[in-house]
Amino acid sequence: MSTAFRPRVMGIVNVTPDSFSDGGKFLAAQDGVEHARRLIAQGADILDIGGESTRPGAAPVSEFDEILRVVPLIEAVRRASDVPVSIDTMKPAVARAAVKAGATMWNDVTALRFSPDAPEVAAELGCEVVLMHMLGEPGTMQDAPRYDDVVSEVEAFLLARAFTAMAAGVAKDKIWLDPGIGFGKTLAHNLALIAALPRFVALGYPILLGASRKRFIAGIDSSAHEASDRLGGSIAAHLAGAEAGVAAVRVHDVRETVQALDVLRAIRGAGSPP
Ligand SMILES: Nc1nc2ncc(COP(=O)(O)OP(=O)(O)O)nc2c(=O)[nH]1
Repeated sequence: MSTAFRPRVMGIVNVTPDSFSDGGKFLAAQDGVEHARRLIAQGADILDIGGESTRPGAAPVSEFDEILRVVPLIEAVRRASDVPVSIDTMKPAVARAAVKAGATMWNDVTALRFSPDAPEVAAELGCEVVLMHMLGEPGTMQDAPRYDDVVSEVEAFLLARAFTAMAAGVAKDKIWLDPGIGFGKTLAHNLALIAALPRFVALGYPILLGASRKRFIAGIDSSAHEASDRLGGSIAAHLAGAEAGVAAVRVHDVRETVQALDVLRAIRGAGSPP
C-alpha cells in the first residue's frame, strides 16, 4: 500500500463544562481519561487537552482551576499511553504546568498574545507551539469580522507571530501555524482560508487545521443546527486540508476522520506505480 502523505489526527479532549460541541461530557478526570483512551484506540496521533472553552461567551477560568482540570488528565494519559499531548491554553502558567505533567505541545489560540511573557515562556519550555489566528478576543470576534484580504492578513499575522516567537528564543522547527477557522471569520472568510491552505503550507511551517463541527458548516447545510450534525462537513474540510498538505487536523470525531484520511491516502497512492 502506498505510503502517500497523511496528516496526523489530533483528537480533542475538552475538560470544560461549556465547550461548544462537547462541553461537560468529560469534566471529571476519569471521564476525560476514558475519552482519551477511546480517541487513542480510534487512531488519534496527538491528544489536544483543553480546560477552558474558547467559544464566544464562554465563562473565563482561573489559572488555578484550569490547571486543576488539565494536569490530572495529562498525568493519567501519560501513564496510560505514549501518544503525545498538546495543551490547549492561552495562559503561560497553565502551559508550564501541562508541560511539567508531560505535554509536548502548547496550542495557543492567541498565538502567544494573552500575556507579554508568553513568547519567553514558550522558549523556556522548549515545546512545540501552535500559533493560531484569532481576530480580536473570543467574546467579540464574531460580532462583525471584516478583512480587506483575509488570506493575506491571516498569513501576515501568523508570520509576524512566528517571528516574535523566534525572537524570544523559540526554535523555528517547534513552530506550527493555524488559520483559526471560526475565530473571527464569516463563512466566506473560512472557505477562503481553507481554499488557500496550499499557500499556508508553502510558508514552510507545519499547518494545523481545526474545522471540526464548526459553525461555518451550518452556513452551507442549514439543517446542521447542532455541532453533532456537522460530521460530513468536518470531514470534507479536513480532506481538503490533507490534499493541501496540512501536517495535522484537530477533530472531535477521530475514528471517522482517520478512515476518511486513510481512504484518501489509498486513492492517491493507487495512482502511483505499484
Ligand atoms: N489550534 C487550534 N485550537 C483550537 N482550540 C479550540 C477550538 C474550538 O473548538 P473546541 O475545542 O471544540 O471548542 P471550545 O473552544 O468551545 O472548547 N478550535 C481550535 C482550532 O481551530 N485550532
